[in-house]
Amino acid sequence: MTSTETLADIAQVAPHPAGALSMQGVRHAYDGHAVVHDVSLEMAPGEVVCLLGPSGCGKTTLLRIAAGLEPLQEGELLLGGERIAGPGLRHLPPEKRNVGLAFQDSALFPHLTVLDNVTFGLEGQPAKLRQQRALALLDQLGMGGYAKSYPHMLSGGQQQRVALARALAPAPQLMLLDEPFSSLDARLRDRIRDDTLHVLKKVGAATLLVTHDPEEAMFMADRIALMRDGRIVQMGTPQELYCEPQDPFVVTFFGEVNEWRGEVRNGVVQTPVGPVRAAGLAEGAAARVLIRPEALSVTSLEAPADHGASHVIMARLLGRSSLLHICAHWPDGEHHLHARVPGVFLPEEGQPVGLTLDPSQVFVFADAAAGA
Ligand SMILES: Nc1ncnc2c1ncn2[C@@H]1O[C@H](COP(=O)(O)OP(=O)(O)OP(=O)(O)O)[C@@H](O)[C@H]1O
Repeated sequence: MTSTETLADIAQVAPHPAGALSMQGVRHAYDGHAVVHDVSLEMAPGEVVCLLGPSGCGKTTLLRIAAGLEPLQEGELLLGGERIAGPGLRHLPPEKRNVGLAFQDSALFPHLTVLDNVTFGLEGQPAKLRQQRALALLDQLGMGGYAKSYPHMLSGGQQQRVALARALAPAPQLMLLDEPFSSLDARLRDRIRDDTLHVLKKVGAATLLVTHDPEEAMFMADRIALMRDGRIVQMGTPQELYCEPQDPFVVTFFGEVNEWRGEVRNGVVQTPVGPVRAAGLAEGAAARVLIRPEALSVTSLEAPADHGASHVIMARLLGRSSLLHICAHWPDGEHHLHARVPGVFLPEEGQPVGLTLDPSQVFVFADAAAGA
C-alpha cells in the first residue's frame, strides 16, 4: 500500500443503492420442528445488525439461511436488491453469493501463510492488488507483521483476526459473523471487537452478527434484532431497545432488574421505592414493574427517616460501580433490592438509606401472568 492509498481505497465495498440484505417471511423447521417463525428484516448498506437472543432462539439458523448453508424453506431473500432465494429459485450455494463468512471456529488453511490465507479468495485479480488488499486488511487488524507466519504460529485471537481479514478480502456485499469473538478471553475480545468494528465501518461492509451477549450487541450494532423462540421480539437501535423496551423480556435480557407485581390505582403502581406511573394501563389492571438497579439513587441517612426506612444489607465494589443490596420495607414485608451506583460507594451494613428513582429506567407492563 503506498502512503496515499488507504484501507478504504483498497478494500472498500462498492456502495450498493439497494438494501444489503432483505429477509421476508422466513420460516424454518428441522425434522418438522419449527425453529424460525415468519422472520423479516431489512439491512441498509454498510449497516451492522446484531441478531441477539438466548441459546436456541434461532439466530444461527437465520445466519446460515442468509449464507446459503441452509436451504431456504419458506420466504424470500434479497441480496443487494437481487432476489437470490425464494419460490421458484434454485438453491444458490454460499460460494455463489457475495457474502463473507467468519464463524467462531473458522479454520484457516494450515499449509498456507497468513498472507496466502487472506489472498485465497481473490483469484482472478492481479497479484499485486491481491497482496495490497490483504496487507491493508491485516495491517488494520494489527496482523501486518505476521504475513509470512503460518496459522499454527498464531494465538487463537490472532487466528480470529486473520479469519476476519480473509472473509473481508473479497469485499463482500454482506459479512456474516457467528459469535466470532466467543472463543477469546475477555480483554482480548474487547480489543478485537473494537478493531473489527472499525474495519467493518472503514470498508463499509454490511454485517449481520450473531451474539448472545447484549453488551457485545450494543457495542457492535447500528441496530439489534432481539430474538426469542424463533421470532424477532424487537428490532431497533441499541438505545431504542434499552430505553424503550416493548416487553419485559427485552428489559430483562439487558440485565437483572428489581421486580414487583401490583395493581394500577389512580394511574400508579405502588412499590417499596414509591409509586410509579402506569401509563397506558387501565385502572385496576394487574401490572409488572421492572426497575433497573441503576435507576435507584441511594443517599445515606443520619438516622432512619421513619420506622420503615430502607437499610444496606451488603455493599460490593464491582469496578466502575458499586452494587448495594438493600432491604426496603413494605406493608407486606421486607424486599431485597439491588442498586448500582457509580464509583466507590460502600456504606456499612445496617446503614439507613434514602432511595429515589430515575423514572427513565423504570418500566411498567401489563402483567401477562396475572389471571393466567
Ligand atoms: N441441524 C439441526 N438439526 C436439528 N435441530 C437443529 C439443528 N440446528 C439447530 N437446531 C435446533 O434449532 C433451534 C435453533 O438453533 P440455532 O442454532 O439457530 O439457535 P441459536 O440461537 O443460534 O443458539 P446458540 O446461541 O446456542 O447457538 C435449537 O432448538 C436447535 O437445537
